[in-house]
Amino acid sequence: MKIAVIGTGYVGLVSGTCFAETGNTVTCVDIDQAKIERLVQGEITIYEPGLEKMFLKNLRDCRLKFTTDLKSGIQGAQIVFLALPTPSGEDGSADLKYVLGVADQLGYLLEDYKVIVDKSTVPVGTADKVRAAIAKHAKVEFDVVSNPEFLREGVAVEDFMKPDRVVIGASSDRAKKVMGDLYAPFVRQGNPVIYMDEKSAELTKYAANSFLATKISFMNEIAQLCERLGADVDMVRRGIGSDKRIGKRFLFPGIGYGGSCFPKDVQALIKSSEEVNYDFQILKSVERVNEIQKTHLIPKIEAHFNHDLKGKHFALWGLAFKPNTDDIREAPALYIIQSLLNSGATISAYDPEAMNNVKVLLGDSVKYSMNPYETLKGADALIIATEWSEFRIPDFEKIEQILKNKVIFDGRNLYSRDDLKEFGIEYYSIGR
Ligand SMILES: NC(=O)c1ccc[n+]([C@@H]2O[C@H](COP(=O)([O-])OP(=O)(O)OC[C@H]3O[C@@H](n4cnc5c(N)ncnc54)[C@H](O)[C@@H]3O)[C@@H](O)[C@H]2O)c1
Ligand SMILES: O=c1ccn([C@@H]2O[C@H](COP(=O)(O)OP(=O)(O)O[C@H]3O[C@H](CO)[C@@H](O)[C@H](O)[C@H]3O)[C@@H](O)[C@H]2O)c(=O)[nH]1
Repeated sequence: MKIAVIGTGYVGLVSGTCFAETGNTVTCVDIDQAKIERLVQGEITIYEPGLEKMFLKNLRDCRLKFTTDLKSGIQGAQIVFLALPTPSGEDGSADLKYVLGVADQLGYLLEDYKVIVDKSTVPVGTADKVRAAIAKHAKVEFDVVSNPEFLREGVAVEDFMKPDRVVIGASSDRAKKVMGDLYAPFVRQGNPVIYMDEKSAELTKYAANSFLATKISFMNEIAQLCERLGADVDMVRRGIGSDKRIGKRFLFPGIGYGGSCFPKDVQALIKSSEEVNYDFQILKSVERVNEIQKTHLIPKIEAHFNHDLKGKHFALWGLAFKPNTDDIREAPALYIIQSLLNSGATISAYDPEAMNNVKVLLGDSVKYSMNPYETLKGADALIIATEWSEFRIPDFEKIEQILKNKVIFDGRNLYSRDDLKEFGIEYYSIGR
């Protein structure tokens, strides 16, 4: 099948590459000329395990193409995916200007029947708005379908190739058939395609992200309670996670959820609820708890240093919002950095993939190190903000030798207090 993907960000690039991998011819379109030039040259623009190899293979085999020209990009395509940004607007609602802007252009450009698919995360009712925007100028038949994306950064290729489910919101049988054919290779792997109406599909995406964010904030509150009552959140997590109704996953407390999705999608669902006069109380609390959690380590650090951080120097391990990605959007590490800098402290940071992105954002207000141990020189403490696997079993002897003050503040609960006691390192973590 011939398909077009508009937007070559995270979702566009991963889905375009994976659709090419399953035998389709895919043209990806983006307005960012520099990005398209890099992609055409075979330079991958995001770090995502497993993606580069698949990307290069399909580029070489001409199943994957890139252009800045929307008109030629959609030529001959049966399906046009919109993988465009839907950032938070000023009031927290999802800003649809990118999606509706492209929909408007598509109205002029369509020359034959196509299925236009919202892959972006969009509020309920957007499929109708996209349909209306295209219909204003379209001279041919078309259908609009909602097909939200559930991939996680860091495991995006696996999530895309073996999804738990594919949700398709479509009211036209013709569009359902086209989408069914596209996803047939995924169905053959035994994964369900769930058909529904467009509005339910749109809400399913927000409900999934909001539910997962709720699990995390709930566990972060249990962790707060553990610290006050002397319980161990790891034990509580294992105790409740083995109940199949609760499940083991997404119960890890930490320094709050970040990334490009949970913060904005929780906010957008609260806003959508307000628009229909519904006060989504649980979600408002989920958001409040997360705000507090992002800087939960700071009071511990302040108390340890008698509330005077001026002139203190900190080693920071981890900048990405989670491991296996270079994405720093809403990364909790950024909030920690800002708070420490505001208190007059200095920071040496290390991240295996995200340092270049942080350099662009923060310049040299932070010192960057080539490896984790280099950050420790002259540091008053080590702070851990991302659970990269290389931080999980470090050389504690080396840490003890290099750190000026033998103390670790761990926002991801990577170590056990007893292990660190052996090395004479003081240890603070979350909910333990
Ligand atoms: N990042 C994720 O893990 C993820 C997962 C599931 C769903 N989503 C949703 O998917 C959507 C896209 O997210 P993303 O992270 O891929 O976004 P992104 O910001 O990484 O990329 C969006 C791309 O769209 C391009 N673009 C903007 N306007 C354009 C236009 N008029 N024509 C062509 N290209 C244009 C930008 O240049 C950019 O390359 C969002 O709605 C997001 O919520 C994201
Ligand atoms: O037990 C957990 C699990 C996650 N997190 C944090 O939650 C955030 C989000 O993590 P994750 O969901 O793994 O990453 P994303 O790539 O943002 O993926 C989410 O957002 C995407 C965009 O909508 C969806 O497609 C995915 O299904 C959804 O998991 C990160 O800051 C994690 O550190 C925790 O604190 N504890």
